[in-house]
Parts: sequence; structure tokens; C-alpha cells
Amino acid sequence: MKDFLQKGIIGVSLKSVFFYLSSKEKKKASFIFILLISSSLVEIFGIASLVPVILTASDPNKVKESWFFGSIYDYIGFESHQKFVLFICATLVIFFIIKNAFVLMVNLVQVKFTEKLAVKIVDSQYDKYQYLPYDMFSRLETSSLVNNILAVPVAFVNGVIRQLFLFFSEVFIIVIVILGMILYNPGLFLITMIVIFPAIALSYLPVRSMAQKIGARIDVLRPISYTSLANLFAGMVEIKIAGKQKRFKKILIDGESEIQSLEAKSYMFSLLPGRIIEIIAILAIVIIFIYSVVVEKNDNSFILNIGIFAAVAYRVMPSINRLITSSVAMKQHITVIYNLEKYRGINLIRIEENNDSINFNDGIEFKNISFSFQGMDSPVINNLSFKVKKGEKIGIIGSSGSGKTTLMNILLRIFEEQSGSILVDGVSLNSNNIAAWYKTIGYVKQNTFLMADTILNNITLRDSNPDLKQVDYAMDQASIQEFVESLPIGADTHIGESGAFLSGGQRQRIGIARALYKDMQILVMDEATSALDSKTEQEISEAIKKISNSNITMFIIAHRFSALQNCDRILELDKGVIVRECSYEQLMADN
Ligand SMILES: Nc1ncnc2c1ncn2[C@@H]1O[C@H](COP(=O)(O)OP(=O)(O)OP(=O)(O)O)[C@@H](O)[C@H]1O
Repeated sequence: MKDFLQKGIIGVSLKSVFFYLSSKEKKKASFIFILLISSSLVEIFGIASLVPVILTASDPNKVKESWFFGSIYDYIGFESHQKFVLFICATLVIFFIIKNAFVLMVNLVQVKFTEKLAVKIVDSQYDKYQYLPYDMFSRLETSSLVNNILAVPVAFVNGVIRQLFLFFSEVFIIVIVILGMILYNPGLFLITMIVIFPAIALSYLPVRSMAQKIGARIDVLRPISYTSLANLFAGMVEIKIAGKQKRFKKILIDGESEIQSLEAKSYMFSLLPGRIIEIIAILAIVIIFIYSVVVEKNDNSFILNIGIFAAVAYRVMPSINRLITSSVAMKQHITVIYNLEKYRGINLIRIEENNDSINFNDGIEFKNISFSFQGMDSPVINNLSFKVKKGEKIGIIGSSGSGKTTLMNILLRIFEEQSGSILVDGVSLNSNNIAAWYKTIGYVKQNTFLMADTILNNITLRDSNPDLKQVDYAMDQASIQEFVESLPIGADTHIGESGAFLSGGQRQRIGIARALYKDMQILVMDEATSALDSKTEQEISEAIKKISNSNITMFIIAHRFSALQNCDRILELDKGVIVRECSYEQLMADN
């Protein structure tokens, strides 16, 4: 991170924008850049044209004196100066209408371009986190995820992409004006440069490092605010009962106060360059006066030089100001760029639909599987081997931390074994057959994930075209159909945040119905550890019993033996090794 912050902001910004652009989009970006320059030139021309037009139009003699206006006057054949003035005024109005329409059109093209790019970056960020290896993903906090996927792309578009367009179009304008000055009067150019360079350095350098610090701090604070809000939601009851509402609110408000104060500071700093530049412009007039009187020894040229300097300053000073402001904004967003580049080198585990297929007619073999978590000395699964026939129901027991969930996570390819392999009908599971594997296997987690949505959407995971017959089958198998049918609007009933309107057993059975909705052949059930009341226990056992009558191959991680009644075999794990294999009856007899 430290090294990254030392890099030149323009190079870093350009590189990060180019990463997201296809070659077609790069061409479009160049086209928008040309449009932006054209609109700036049209703006300059518009303002520059006002003074001569007004001067010439106000004096009939000046029309004759001017080659340009005289030619127009004669060519069209005006009879009076008044008519000519009317013509000039109408032309001016039409020009300004067209000019402003053009500038607006350029803005629209730019906004549309950045709008599409913002969505593309959100898409890319979503994929990056979605396909991140699970052990990395599980270390992230929800608030950072929300920040990185939703807030960071918007900040990148506003704080980097738009600023880059602005920066380069201003650079172009400044170069044009400077070239004009060199051609007109190199001495005047030299003095202007002597004035402008310190102005840039004076304004930019202190503001730049401050902006970077502000940006980095805001980047840290934003996720803290999101976390405070998420905690308020998830722990509303506990927080209230513990009387900690004020404490939690204070964390949020303190964070927000600091963010607002930093934003205000950042705004004040953005005004600073403009003020410094104005002071320097006045200083420049004094220097030009001295130059005209002392070096050119001609005070007539003073008026002319001041005029030219004023004209140049009128256009160039705001440009320099914008140049500085845009560089400062980019510097403030360098942590946003860093955030986007995070995990780029990581091998993402993508699930492609056109992967290899999987045949499951015979059985699954766990062959010498070993797995350790990163940074842990001892393996969680230690050279473990066993075979399961198709249709078998396997119970997995063992003390807390013995590796039951980890083993199933390897079967579900959420974790990948460091040695050994899982063979399905003799074919090893790997990244090429993962999509087919996911069509074969279903999973009911310890604490089923439930959305604040209807029962139907929770079972089908928001299928756009749900198979209602399959939903009925799944609800029946999960022993939840009777309950759903008793509700006034059945499966269209909303279940609240994390299924707040349901009992523990109902939540778990919706999770089972979701797994069964997918027409799978293998089901992994990680039974809830929390003490279940006898009614809930009975409801879940009933659901397991019903599924056990099918040909589905089942792995049941159980903490209560009643869930294992229908298992063909029970494996006991200890420190990642199978220490016992028995039948349900043997297990009951031994205990
Ligand atoms: N993401 C992780 N990073 C590091 N260690 C982990 C991670 N997940 C689990 N562990 C550790 O691995 C070991 C096995 O955990 P696992 O969840 O597989 O146990 P378990 O037998 O399913 O336990 P329980 O019955 O309590 O659910 C535990 O010591 C746990 O602390």
C-alpha cells in the first residue's frame, strides 16, 4: 500500500482506467476527449468573439475599418449600419444557442460513457469477490464488501475518470495558449511562466499530500459506518436489552462527524488554489509593469502587455485551477484505485457453464484428503480416506472443531484439499467440472441463509420462472407444505429479515426445501448446533426421514443422534481423522 501511494497519480489513474476499457471503449474515450477539447475551444471562441463584435457593431466606422466585418457588410449588401447590427446580434444569439447545445451534447456523451463504465466496474468488482477463494472471502466484513462493490466504483468514476478527462482537456488548452504566447511575445511568456510555475507549486504541493491523507482516512471510516448500521439491524434486540443503543449510535455519529469534517476540510483545500492563483495574478501585473517600464523602456507597451496578460490569465488561470483541483481529487482517490486493484493477481475460481460433465452412478471416494487453513500449523483434515456408495446415507459426528464442516466444505469445493482428491465415479473433482458438480449436489447449512423476501423466492432463490411443481415437491419432502398452505397467501408470504417471522424449525425446513428444489443427487446437511426444542427437532427429523426414503446420497453432520436414525453408516471424526465407523444401533448401544 505504502509503495502504491508513492506512485505518480496520473500514471496510476490512467492505468487503472485502461484496465476496464475494451479497445472499442478506448477509442470512444479518445473521441470524447477530442469533443471536450472542441467544446473548450468553442467556449474560448465564444467569449473572445464578444468584445470585437460589440466594439465593431457599436461604431459604423469600425465596420468599414475591419476587413472581416467590412467583407460581410459588402457581401450581403446591407443598406444601413442598424440592419448590420441586427444581423450581427442575431448571428451571435444563434452561435451561442448552437455552442451551448454542443457543450451540453458533449457533457451528455461523457456522462453516458462514465455511467456505463461505473456499471461495468460494479460488475467486475462483484465477480472478483464472488469468485475469490472462500478462505479469503470469509475474512472480509460485509461492510467492506458493500463499500468495495457499490461505493468504490462511484468514487472512482467521480474522483478519477471524470478528473482525468478534465485534467487532459485543460492541459491541452493551456498548451495552446502558451504556444500562442511564445509566438506573440517570448519575453511576456517567460514572465508568465515565472509567475505560473510557483503558483502551481504553491497551490498543488501542500494540498496534494493533505488530500491523500483525507482520502485514505475516509476510506477507513466509511466501512465503519456501514458496520455500525449493519450491527444495529442484526442486533437490534440484544442492543436494546443490554441498554447499549447510545453506545452504538455514538460509534456511528463519531464516524460520520469525522467524515463530514474531512469532507469540509477537503472542500476548503479545493478552494485554496483559486485564491493563491488570484494573488499571484495581481503580483504578475506588477511584474509586467516593471518589465514594460524597465526592460522595454516603453510604458505604452504596458497597457498592451497587461491586456494580453489579463486575456491569458482570464482563460489560463481557471484552467490551471481546474488542473490542480482535478489532480488533487485524483490524489484523494488513490486509495480507491488501490482498492480496485486489490486481489487482481489472485486466481479466481470461476464457475463456467460449459465445463466438463460429471457422471454419478457408482459412488464418491475421499482419497487421502489433507487440508490446513492458511497460517495454521496442524491440519484440520489429516490424510482422510473413505468411500460412499450412491444412495448411501452417511452420518458424521465428532466433537466441536474436529473438522466435520471443513470436510463437507471440501466436498462442496468451497475449500480445495492441499493433497489427495475426491473422486466421483473415479473422476477427480476439479475446476473444470465444478459447474456440473454443483448441479449434482445440494447443501443445507447450519444457519440457513434467508432473504427478506417471500417463501417462494427463498426456496427458488429468486428464479425468474419458478417450477411450481418442483416447489410443491420440495416443500412436501421438507415437511413444510402443511405450514405454508395454512398461511393466507401461502408461499407468497414475506418472511422478514433473516426469516424473522418464522420459527427455528420452519427456517431450517425452508433451507431443506431450497436444496430439494434443485433436482440433485447428493445432499449435505450441516445440522444446527444450537439447542433445538423438541418440536423443532421432531420437525427436522421428520424432513430428514422423508428424504432418506429417496435415492439421494446424504451426508448428515449431526450433533443430536436422533437425526442419524436413517443413516446406513456413521463416521466419527477427531482432529481430522476418522476414529470410528459404526451403525446407528451400535452408536446408541455404545452411548
Ligand atoms: N476459515 C477458517 N480459518 C481458520 N480456521 C478455521 C476456519 N474455519 C474453521 N477453522 C478451524 O478449523 C477447525 C475445524 O472447524 P470445523 O468447522 O470444520 O469443525 P466442526 O467439527 O464442524 O465444528 P462444529 O461441530 O463446532 O461445527 C476448528 O478448529 C476451527 O477453528
